[in-house]
Amino acid sequence: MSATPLLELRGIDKSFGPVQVLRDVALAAHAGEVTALVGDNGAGKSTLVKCISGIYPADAGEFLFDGRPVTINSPRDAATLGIEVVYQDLALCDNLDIVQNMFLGREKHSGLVLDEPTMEQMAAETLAGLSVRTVKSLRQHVSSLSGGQRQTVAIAKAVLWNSKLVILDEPTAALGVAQTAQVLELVRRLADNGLAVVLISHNMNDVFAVSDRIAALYLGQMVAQVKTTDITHSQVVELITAGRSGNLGLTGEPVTAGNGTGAGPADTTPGGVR
Ligand SMILES: Nc1ncnc2c1ncn2[C@@H]1O[C@H](COP(=O)(O)OP(=O)(O)OP(=O)(O)O)[C@@H](O)[C@H]1O
Repeated sequence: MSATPLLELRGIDKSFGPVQVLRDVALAAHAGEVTALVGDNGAGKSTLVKCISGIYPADAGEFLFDGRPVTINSPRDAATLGIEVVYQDLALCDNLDIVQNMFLGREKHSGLVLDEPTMEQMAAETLAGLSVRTVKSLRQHVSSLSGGQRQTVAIAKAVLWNSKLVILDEPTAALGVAQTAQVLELVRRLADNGLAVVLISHNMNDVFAVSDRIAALYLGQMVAQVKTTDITHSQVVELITAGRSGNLGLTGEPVTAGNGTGAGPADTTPGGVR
């Protein structure tokens, strides 16, 4: 893991009218790591992801990518940087096959016609690169796939575009035990292949199974970002439900760009939060 986060946010504010949803939020996502973004319903996780992906402009704050300040004003800006989001509803088209879904809106052409062989090859290489063997034919309609296979296709679609940071919104929410395990393996593989992964999850088993760091949002404030090995299930639950964890030595003060120690603004170790 490099010391400089691939993506670093500092001081992000976002309001909708009079309602402030994000307040001075810091977050760091490192290449080769899975960062779990946790928080209760309404804590601001989706809003933060929409700011990162250019859907909502942040009202204030800084974005650094590979250590350089960047502006993300649109989904195109995010895509250009290599940021892809896989949403919970997947946005796959049932009546199209796997290749068509993976290239939807970004089809390859050969002259005036679609370059099917190239798209098929790229899709196959991407799935092979992720060691995905559960899909029988790239030409089967997505409607015939299981929930886990659909999630796999959606994730493969996100990594097809030279992405560097993949954000996964509750990828196992609708899955059974075996399929959850498969998808978590895939999430781990993304990070092992060098991507930075941000995983939104309400499922503590998933979070502890796959993440390297845990970032906890509470009422729009980042109350901790800690190594997964430095925190317990119950401490994470305390952070999610109360915004603090006495046992962890966290006082409930939010993680901001100003209060990190040594390793970086949002890279807070237990006790490192003021
Ligand atoms: N477009 C919007 N206009 C006004 N308020 C919004 C809008 N989007 C989100 N909010 C409010 O912002 C707060 C944070 O919502 P957000 O969806 O980001 O939370 P979340 O952590 O993703 O929750 P969940 O886990 O339920 O998806 C909520 O109080 C929500 O009502």
